[in-house]
Amino acid sequence: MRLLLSSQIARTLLSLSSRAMSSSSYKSLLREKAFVNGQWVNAANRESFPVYNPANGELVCKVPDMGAADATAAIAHAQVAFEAWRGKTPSQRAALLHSWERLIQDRCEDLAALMTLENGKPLAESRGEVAYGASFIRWFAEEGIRVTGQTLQGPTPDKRIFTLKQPQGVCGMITPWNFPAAMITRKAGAALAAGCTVVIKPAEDTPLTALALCQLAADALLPPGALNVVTCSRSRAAEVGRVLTTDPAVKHVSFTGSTDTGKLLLAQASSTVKRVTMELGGNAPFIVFDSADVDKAVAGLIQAKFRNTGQTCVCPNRIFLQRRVSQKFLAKLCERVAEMKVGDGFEVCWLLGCWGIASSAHGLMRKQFSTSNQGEFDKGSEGELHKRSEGGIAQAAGTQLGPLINAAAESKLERLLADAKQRGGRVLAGGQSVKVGSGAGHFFQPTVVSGLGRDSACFREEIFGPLVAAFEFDSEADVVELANDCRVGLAGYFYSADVGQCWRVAEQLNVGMVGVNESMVSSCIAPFGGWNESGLGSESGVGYGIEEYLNLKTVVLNLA
Ligand SMILES: NC(=O)c1ccc[n+]([C@@H]2O[C@H](COP(=O)([O-])OP(=O)(O)OC[C@H]3O[C@@H](n4cnc5c(N)ncnc54)[C@H](O)[C@@H]3O)[C@@H](O)[C@H]2O)c1
Ligand SMILES: O=CCCC(=O)O
Repeated sequence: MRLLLSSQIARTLLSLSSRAMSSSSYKSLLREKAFVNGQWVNAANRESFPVYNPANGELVCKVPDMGAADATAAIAHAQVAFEAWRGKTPSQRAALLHSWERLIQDRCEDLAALMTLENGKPLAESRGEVAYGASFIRWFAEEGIRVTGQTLQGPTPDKRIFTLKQPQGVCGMITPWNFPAAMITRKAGAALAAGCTVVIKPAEDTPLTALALCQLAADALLPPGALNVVTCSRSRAAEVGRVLTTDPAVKHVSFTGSTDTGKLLLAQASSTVKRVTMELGGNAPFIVFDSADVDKAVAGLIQAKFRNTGQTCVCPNRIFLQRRVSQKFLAKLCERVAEMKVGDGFEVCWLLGCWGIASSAHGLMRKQFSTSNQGEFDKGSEGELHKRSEGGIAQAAGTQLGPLINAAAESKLERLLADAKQRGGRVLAGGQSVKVGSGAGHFFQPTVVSGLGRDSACFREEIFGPLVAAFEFDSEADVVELANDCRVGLAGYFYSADVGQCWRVAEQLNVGMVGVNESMVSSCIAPFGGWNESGLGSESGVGYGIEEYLNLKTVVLNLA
């Protein structure tokens, strides 16, 4: 009887907490207009397009479906704003960026709810992304203050050479739906700190987080025109993208998204020889050597593979298991996978829900959240933000896997799975789509397939979903060759207890980022970028991220 009662109470609390989170907390930051020159504006054509909740297919709201004329106008405003913004001292810019970052952190709960609403990721992951996104603004505010040049003796005694670094101008940015906040702040934080102004076209699936960030930038008193967001539907993306990549006033195009789109934008940007930053698709190898700590490797795979329901560019894609450890690894992995909960991202466990309701009602949530790691890290330090941004899977006590972004993503998973089975792959866990609520969302079980070979589609393609594709190997040389048999090269991971092997393999993988006995390679501190068809340039890191938005100028001074 007592058990029945407490489970009923738990269910009521769960539904109350879910509803409380999903129905109201985001509304104060929901904006249904685009943001240009500090104003909330409609499209010149007065058209709009719908934004849906991927968990249930319900309409959230409509936002302006802008076209070429709107993009051109936004660039013109950003150009005017650039003259004033570049004239501020780095410290003045940093002060404004710090205010923006603080407001983002203060409104973490509202931003996270909005993000879960339009992207579907579990609330714990959305909170993590807000912290992660804020960390870039803070980081670049500080980077901007420390931009330095060189002083050199010239080739003759009467000459001195100096290098200056100056902001490039207006930057056009096109961003994806999978990290609706962080993919914007990693770019815009760097550009603004460098003295550039920006025009952003966010992904059509997730414009609301971008617009909420604009409201907070306005609240932080960033000057009008410094940060502009032009929203448009998928059918107008090419039109707006063409303006951002060809208008002569735009000096830099920064893109995060698929390799195919990146190639197209690169070609367009070449017409006016713009600077480019390209963060494109990946196909990360995740290697487990016989000497590895298997529990650690399984935990690492769970964290990296299922982040954002497997829809992350640095997600492990091809899992290479050395033959002796393979069965043990797969057995432990399947045990963990069987426990994972697929559902609406707003579903939190009743205890967390209770805490959420109580603490938000008393205005305590922010305090609780920001002091949770005290003693270990200072509030807002990179360490603390990183810890929070790692949240997600590990901290999610309710839903761990949200919906896929759309029907096309589900069809792709089904195609990859059918191909794997047809080539002799064995499905060890999952393998089905899941009906959640009304059934209008696209949910998929976490799935493990083993026994795959180089001929499988999972080897060649970026899976971008919760499907673990496992391959076996014999030797270090074999697996390095397999891992490098790929045209992209974003991230790679391996687990080994052999120090010599750690050095050798880290050096031999043809990727931009390597995790050695570690599955989280991203932070504002580490340079982020890919090799080969995974992209050009780096974001974040010491010097690298901000340098993308600075022009180098050489000054030769004759003393005679
Ligand atoms: N390397 C990274 O940092 C990184 C980060 C996140 C995602 N990604 C990659 O992004 C892909 C998933 O995102 P996606 O499916 O949304 O990618 P996508 O290339 O389809 O879309 C990304 C953005 O480009 C826009 N776009 C699409 N076609 C366009 C065109 N012709 N002109 C201008 N803009 C256009 C979209 O509207 C969206 O804003 C994956 O391949 C993933 O690996 C890479
Ligand atoms: O999806 C790509 C970005 C993820 C990250 O920054 O770690």
